[in-house]
Amino acid sequence: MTDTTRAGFVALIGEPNAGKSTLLNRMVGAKVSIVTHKVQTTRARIRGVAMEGETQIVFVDTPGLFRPRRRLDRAMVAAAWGGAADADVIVLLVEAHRGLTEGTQAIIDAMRDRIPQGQAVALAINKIDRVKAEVLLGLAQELNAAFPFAETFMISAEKGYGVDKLRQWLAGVLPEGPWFYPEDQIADVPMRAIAAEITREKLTLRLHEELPYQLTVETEAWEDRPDGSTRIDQVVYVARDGHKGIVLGNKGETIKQIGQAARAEIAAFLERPVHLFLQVKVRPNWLEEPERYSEMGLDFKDGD
Ligand SMILES: Nc1nc2c(ncn2[C@@H]2O[C@H](COP(=O)(O)OP(=O)(O)OP(=O)(O)O)[C@@H](O)[C@H]2O)c(=O)[nH]1
Repeated sequence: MTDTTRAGFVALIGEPNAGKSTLLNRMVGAKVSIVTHKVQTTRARIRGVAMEGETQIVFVDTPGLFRPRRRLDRAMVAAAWGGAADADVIVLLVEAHRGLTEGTQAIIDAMRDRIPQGQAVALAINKIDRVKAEVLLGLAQELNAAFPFAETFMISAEKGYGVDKLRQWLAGVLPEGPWFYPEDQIADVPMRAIAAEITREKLTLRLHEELPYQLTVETEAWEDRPDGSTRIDQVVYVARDGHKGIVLGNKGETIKQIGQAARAEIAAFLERPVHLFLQVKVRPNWLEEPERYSEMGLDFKDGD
């Protein structure tokens, strides 16, 4: 590698519904990295990793700040602040059509109290597709008067406007240093595969040594429904008929528990309600189809 590498943590903050998940998915690409649920950090949960040139941008979650149950009040913001203050850069998302709301003001107040000197905070005015251009200028001025943002971006996370510019800017302000993840670990893996991995993990946890190792999980169908929930259909493939009974358990009790545990984790990961449907099927030859498991991001080694 000839160029200097850079790497750092970015926290996306903002009121519920500001568009954080949409922006994250845009910046990371259509695919979210598998490290998201495998790597635990002491700072915060990793939501995704984006590469921009030689820079590795690691997006972190600040749970309380991201998903407050009700109104975003000062106390809640304060409690959640740890993760964000630890990030190298913070991006505050504000909805263009809502402007400087009480919730956003609460976040700004908390930032004034808690942000270490010198930590960069960028402002991203999102959903610009919903307002007229004249409104944006006034809003940008109002928000910049309320807090000394390092930079202001006008974006539409949904349509993709301005998102590349923001990502490039982030890459430029992150500190020089080695990457946190080796390149092969952040190979993009689709959401479907992550969901399949989660179910496979639950099978492993539940079945321990009983687990037939010739077992795989595939996500067959994925439907994001208009009501905000997601329906996911998965198939657990086993190599032999006898294994099917082990996975199903008495009266289907085992697969039911596995499904419940997997559903909860997938829902937490996607941050939306999930309906998970599991089927168990026998497919004797799947071990001889290496392209299947490489496609799923599974890494089979001796002893697995
Ligand atoms: N019109 C428009 N809608 C957007 C844009 N970005 C996001 N949205 C919509 O805004 C809603 C909320 O987006 P999310 O990405 O779920 O917001 P969030 O901040 O992650 O929400 P929480 O998880 O509740 O904190 C979704 O319906 C998005 O489709 C945008 O640029 N324009």
